[in-house]
Amino acid sequence: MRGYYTADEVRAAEAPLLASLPDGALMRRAAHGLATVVAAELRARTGGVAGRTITVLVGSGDNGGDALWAGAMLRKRGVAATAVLLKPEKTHAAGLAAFTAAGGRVAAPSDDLGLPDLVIDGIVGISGRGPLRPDAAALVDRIEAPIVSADLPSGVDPDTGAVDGPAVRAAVTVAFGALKPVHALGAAHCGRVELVRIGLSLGDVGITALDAADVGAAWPVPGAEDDKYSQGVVGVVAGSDGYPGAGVLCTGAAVTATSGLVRYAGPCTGEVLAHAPEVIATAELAKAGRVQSWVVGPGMGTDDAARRTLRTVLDADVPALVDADGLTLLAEDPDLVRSRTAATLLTPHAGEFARLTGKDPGPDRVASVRALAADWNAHVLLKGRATVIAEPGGRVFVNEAGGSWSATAGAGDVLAGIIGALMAAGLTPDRAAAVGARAHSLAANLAARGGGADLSAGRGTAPISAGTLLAHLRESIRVLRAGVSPEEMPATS
Ligand SMILES: NC(=O)C1=CN([C@@H]2O[C@H](COP(=O)(O)OP(=O)(O)OC[C@H]3O[C@@H](n4cnc5c(N)ncnc54)[C@H](O)[C@@H]3O)[C@@H](O)[C@H]2O)[C@@H](O)CC1
Ligand SMILES: [K+]
Repeated sequence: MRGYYTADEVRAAEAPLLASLPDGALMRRAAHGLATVVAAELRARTGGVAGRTITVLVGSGDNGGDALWAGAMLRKRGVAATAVLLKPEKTHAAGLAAFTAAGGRVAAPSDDLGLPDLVIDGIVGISGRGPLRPDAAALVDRIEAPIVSADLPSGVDPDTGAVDGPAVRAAVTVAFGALKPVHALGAAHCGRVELVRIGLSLGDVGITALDAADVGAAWPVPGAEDDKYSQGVVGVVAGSDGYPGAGVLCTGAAVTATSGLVRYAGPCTGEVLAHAPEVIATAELAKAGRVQSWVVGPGMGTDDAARRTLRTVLDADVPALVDADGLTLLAEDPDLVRSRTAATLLTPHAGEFARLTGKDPGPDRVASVRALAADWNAHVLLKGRATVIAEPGGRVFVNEAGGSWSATAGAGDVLAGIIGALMAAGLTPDRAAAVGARAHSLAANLAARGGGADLSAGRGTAPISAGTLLAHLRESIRVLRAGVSPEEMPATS
């Protein structure tokens, strides 16, 4: 499990170390980690370190200090380094002294910067707020070389990952001491993220991500004493005459995600059974039989019959996942959820979130999801490249997909089926959502690569459909159960 610590939490963890260590020691630890990553990156990209050139972008805070110290360390390895000072009068004095003493050159933003092999972004770190200011934005705009960001890509909000104007797009980000929310929520600007430990003792954390090993260990598989009922039965209410595919994809995902039994209630029994003959299907909800969780909503429509069906499903005292059309109906009647005693999981995308709450998730997606979960007393999964999941008490999981391949029609129906099956198996809705989201995003990445558990292989990628995502779900579960680290998975888009 990985924690993501806010700027305030990091500052609190740094305080005792700053008090007990010699002046500048913590910064030099961070800088050493940064220099090590930059050297490895230079070697990987150019075949060596000595004789290569870097430009260091230096802002007015300690982030600039980190970058200057790293520049000084790289000078000692024979790297030609130029520091561009955005605020010369406020530059970190000790860092600048070390940099120039090591033979680093100092330049102004208006100077010709040539064509360095790499650029270090030390413009702002955890105290940065808002987009890059115009002088920094103009400088970054001129850069063509790959950028390694110190701590986080400047211009991206550390705590929310929000980008509200010019910001650095890094190839690599070297996080100091702890991952911050930006590293998951602003992943597209971070590139590959490397964590350098500097000895912080970190406390409880509000935002976590599950690693492959956590997901693999949580995945329900049949035990020695199990039968098809004891593993949890999931019921799916999805699809309509106009949208039979939602029923097919949702039940198909539930069938694939766990062993045991899937029931289907709705008008698409023929289509569902043609794709998954192991499903017990009925056109009448009243005849569906007992389940341990319900999935309701994908492609079901929003007419009066759908409204009655939703009400009947939510009347049942078992955990329920509400998605898609079900959410549109709920927007008019939140009490259907608030009055439940069993747990409810809502799985909106941004547009559905706005329907439920009257406003977009906005830049602080974690706060918005927490607020909806608390207000409706429900678990909430907000879809996106970084999927954010909250339970009513405020605990948050985030799943950074490592790409955007699952932005395809029907992928949400598959996600709902996976998570519903995990809920039937007894996982709490937020944990089922986090576990399911990880398997879903990995299946999408595998599908884009055409399969193959060797995720590091330099294979090409191709667009996928929800059907191919579903076809790779079993392989994804296998990879996760083998404990393969998702960090080994290269970004796929
Ligand atoms: N405190 C410590 O001992 C350590 C701090 N470390 C580094 O220090 C960083 C935090 O340093 P600071 O708190 O000094 O602040 P930062 O370096 O994050 O930046 C703050 C400065 O940037 C300016 N600024 C804010 N937003 C801006 C924007 N959008 N565009 C341009 N300038 C902007 C502010 O006016 C302020 O002067 C961490 O991210 C990390 O890189 C590391 O060296 C580890 C140890
Ligand atoms: K930075």
